[in-house]
Amino acid sequence: GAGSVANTPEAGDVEYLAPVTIGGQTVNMDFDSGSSDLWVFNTQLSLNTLSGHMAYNPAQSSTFQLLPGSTFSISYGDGSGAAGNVGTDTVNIGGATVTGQAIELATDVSTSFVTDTQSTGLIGLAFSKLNTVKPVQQKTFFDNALATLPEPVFTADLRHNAAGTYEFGAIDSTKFSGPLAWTPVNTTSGFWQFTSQAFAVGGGAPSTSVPGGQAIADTGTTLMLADQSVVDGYYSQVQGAVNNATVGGVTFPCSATLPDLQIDVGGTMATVRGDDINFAPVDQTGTTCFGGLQATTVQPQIYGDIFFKSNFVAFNGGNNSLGVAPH
Ligand SMILES: Cc1cc(CN)n(C)n1
Repeated sequence: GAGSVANTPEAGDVEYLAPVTIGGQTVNMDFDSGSSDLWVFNTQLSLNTLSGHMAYNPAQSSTFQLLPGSTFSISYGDGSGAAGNVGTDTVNIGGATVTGQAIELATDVSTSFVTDTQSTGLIGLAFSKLNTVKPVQQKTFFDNALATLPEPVFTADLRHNAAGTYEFGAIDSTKFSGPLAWTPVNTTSGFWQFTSQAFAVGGGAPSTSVPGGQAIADTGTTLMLADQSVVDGYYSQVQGAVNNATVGGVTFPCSATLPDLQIDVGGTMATVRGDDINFAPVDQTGTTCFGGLQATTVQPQIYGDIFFKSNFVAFNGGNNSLGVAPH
């Protein structure tokens, strides 16, 4: 059946956590449509590493089975990473249930995961071809659930500083306004990748020549990382915006009025509210603010939580498409 869970933004909307029940143990996890491993903090880790965290204890689960000889090792775009061994167990997310789901048990995690005590790990929702388990690659929760879901979809409803929803198997049309605009997804990269080759600022004339012109929908990335041409075009309309090497990106006066950004999603222009592009102050006085839109020099562009806060997104694993609508 379908499953629905509330998600909660961590401070500053840095990431969004939601409850996942693994072998009867409920832990909060970071749902990541930009990767394909389900890994958890667990009782193999040292007490120092586990300090402050929830942890999955396979010994307490009557349905856990080790996958002898299986290992995983994953690294993310922000330089963080985890590695360990693998078993299977029953996973229930708000009622959507999968038996025999690969549960990757970290024996090593990078510092940013240790300090992020509210997160017990990640649940990858990109395509299974990116899964890192060896010698036999494993499937994502969504892949395993597809055949049993009422509809082959999951949806992301992420909000600024407020609870939202992750839903599996149904599209709740009360969560967005107007029709969903559907775009085909190119699954070759293993990401939810689509064409994005135009943008406009504050309702101005669109530019239609974004180099590379590809983007991925990534709930596990905090910001929106776009081509330099988009970043330059947008912040040219923001008084006092500067590229601030010290903090590692574009900043502007927190008092600035930020225009909306219109961005192409497979031929339909989606709007990212200007307010959502004011990500966070960089100083104690709240004078200088860090932009939620920043540049990436690599393709594809990465549309993270900044994009999702203005747009409800449906991920259709039945026909490999994305549905987007304002919320
Ligand atoms: C832990 C983590 C996940 C992601 C996005 N896929 N990043 C950039 N970092």
